[in-house]
Amino acid sequence: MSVLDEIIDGVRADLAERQARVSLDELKERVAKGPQAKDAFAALRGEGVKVICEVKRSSPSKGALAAIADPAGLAADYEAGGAAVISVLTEQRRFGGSLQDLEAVRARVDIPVLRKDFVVTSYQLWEARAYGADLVLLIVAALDQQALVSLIERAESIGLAPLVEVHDEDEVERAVDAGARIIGVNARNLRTLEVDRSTFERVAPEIPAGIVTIAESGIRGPHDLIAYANAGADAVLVGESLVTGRDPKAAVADLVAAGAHPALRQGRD
Ligand SMILES: O=P(O)(O)OC[C@@H](O)[C@@H](O)c1c[nH]c2ccccc12
Repeated sequence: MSVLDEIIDGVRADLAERQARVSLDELKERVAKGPQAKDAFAALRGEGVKVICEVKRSSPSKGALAAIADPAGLAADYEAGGAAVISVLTEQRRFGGSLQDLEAVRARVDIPVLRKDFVVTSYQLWEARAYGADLVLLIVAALDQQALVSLIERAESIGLAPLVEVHDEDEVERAVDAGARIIGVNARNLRTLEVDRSTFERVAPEIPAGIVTIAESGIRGPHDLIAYANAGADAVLVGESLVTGRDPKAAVADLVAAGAHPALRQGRD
């Protein structure tokens, strides 16, 4: 069994417990009473390379990364540094996250928030909205095509922007066929957990113009952002280097400054 399969087994077990506690109707009621989702497309488009900053305590490959006692405080630092979107890991077993982290971050920042988890059913989309997410991650490798299509449609119908994650050219084709308008290329292979930064330059050319293209994983600093931008990234998604660094706000500001450099505009649409 691959790491991805193992993670998803755990996600399904935790999901069953939550479903037994909170009905879908309760979630829907909460969504109806809550505010409208923020415009993720607007946040990710426009001048410069956008920076998506992640709240992540641990990972399957590295184990514990950072305690993050105050996820909302970290998110506020990211926002102050110029982040376009905050990504919040809500998977518990391997990443140490929760829906409470999502809720706390949502309450603190004004920019769009992404629920980063292993979504396999529409119940999780309602949860994402109920706890304040504006975007949701959908991992192509974790879903059959029918499920991918219906989760994209359902997410959009409830105001959530789907960020569809791919690892190779075939998955780009599946994402595009399924109607994805935001595609993230993850340099970390979810089966082997290895990061290969050349994945982006190989896979990104397969993504049609007009689709927001995000480079995910392995960004250590401005140098990696510039390399991804030159290979066509509209945005980058950064976790580990920010949560393990000494000054997340300054680190984000450095990335945003690199992404705003006029030379990067050449060749991007
Ligand atoms: O910590 P990094 O290497 O900066 O990577 C962030 C992000 O790309 C990574 O956390 C991630 C990308 N796709 C995922 C899917 C599930 C869990 C985690 C992820």
